[in-house]
Amino acid sequence: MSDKVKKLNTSTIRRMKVNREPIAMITAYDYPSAKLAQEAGADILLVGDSLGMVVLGYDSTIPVTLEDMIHHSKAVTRGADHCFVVADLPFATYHGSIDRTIANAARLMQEGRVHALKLEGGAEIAEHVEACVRAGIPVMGHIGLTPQSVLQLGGWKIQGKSLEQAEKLVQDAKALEQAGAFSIVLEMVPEELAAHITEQLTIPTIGIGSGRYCDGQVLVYHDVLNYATPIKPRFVKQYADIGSTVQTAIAQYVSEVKNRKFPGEENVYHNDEGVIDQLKHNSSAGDENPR
Ligand SMILES: Nc1nc(=O)c2c([nH]1)NC[C@@H]1CN(c3ccc(C(=O)N[C@@H](CCC(=O)O)C(=O)O)cc3)CN21
Ligand SMILES: CC(C)C(=O)C(=O)O
Ligand SMILES: [Mg+2]
Repeated sequence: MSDKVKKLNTSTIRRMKVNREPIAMITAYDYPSAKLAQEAGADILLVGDSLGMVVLGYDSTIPVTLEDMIHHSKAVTRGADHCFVVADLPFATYHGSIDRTIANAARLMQEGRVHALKLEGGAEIAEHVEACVRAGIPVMGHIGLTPQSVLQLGGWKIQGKSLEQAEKLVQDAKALEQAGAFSIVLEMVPEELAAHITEQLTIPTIGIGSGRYCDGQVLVYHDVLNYATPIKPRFVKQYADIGSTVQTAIAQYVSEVKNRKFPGEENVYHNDEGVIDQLKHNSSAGDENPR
């Protein structure tokens, strides 16, 4: 199925905005999630640092390391050979020298084998975005609610409600476009402001909790499936209830083990007739002739 679909690149992703074709992005964190999301027709897979929360059990994305991102990116790119894969550069890995940013970015690209990186922040990180782009690394921007700054933002709150904040977000979006980003995630931005930013840019916006008028949408895999996710923001739509499916199935397995219903005849392997009789005979013969 997927060999008919041409693999996207930064040019074809930009063209989707021009053609008004919505971009469907979803996170993936491992081989099965990547494989299923690719086969389901997702345009872009994001190895999000949200993996810290939905896979590793941290209470924010801040503890996630570059090694964590590399480890999961490797699994995703093995599972999805055909999707365009973007990975988050994690907390504080692109805020020192330009050299350090490029060294960290290069590791995630080369070891994780992803096709682009996502960096949180606006004008203040534009020179780091520009340096990555100069090095041949496609960059996706991310503004609005930037979870790596949750301790400064004072919580996971909507961003850009006031005129002052809205003006700053427009300037940040333009700075990222100017720096060479090929698209920008808008997270938790009011729908009206997200629509305005989308109109102001030539690169596509991909929204999460930012309303209907972005050029694309992104959601967290575990949120879409209701798969043991610790939080349920209002912007999430659950398209399945995998968590309860998984729990019910495992409870049935446990119960069948306890009741000796599993394994059944269909799950077991047998010796050929006579083998075990011979084995018993031989071992009892051994007992009669101790050394
Ligand atoms: N499972 C999961 N889904 C996500 O979308 C997600 C993560 N984890 N981890 C990283 C960030 C953090 N995000 C979050 C986390 C919480 C809210 C939240 O609690 N929102 C509330 C209050 C909004 C408000 O009133 O300001 C909501 O109901 O939307 C939003 C985004 C989005 N990202
Ligand atoms: C929610 C998306 C945009 C993200 O950054 C993540 O999953 O880490
Ligand atoms: Mg992220």
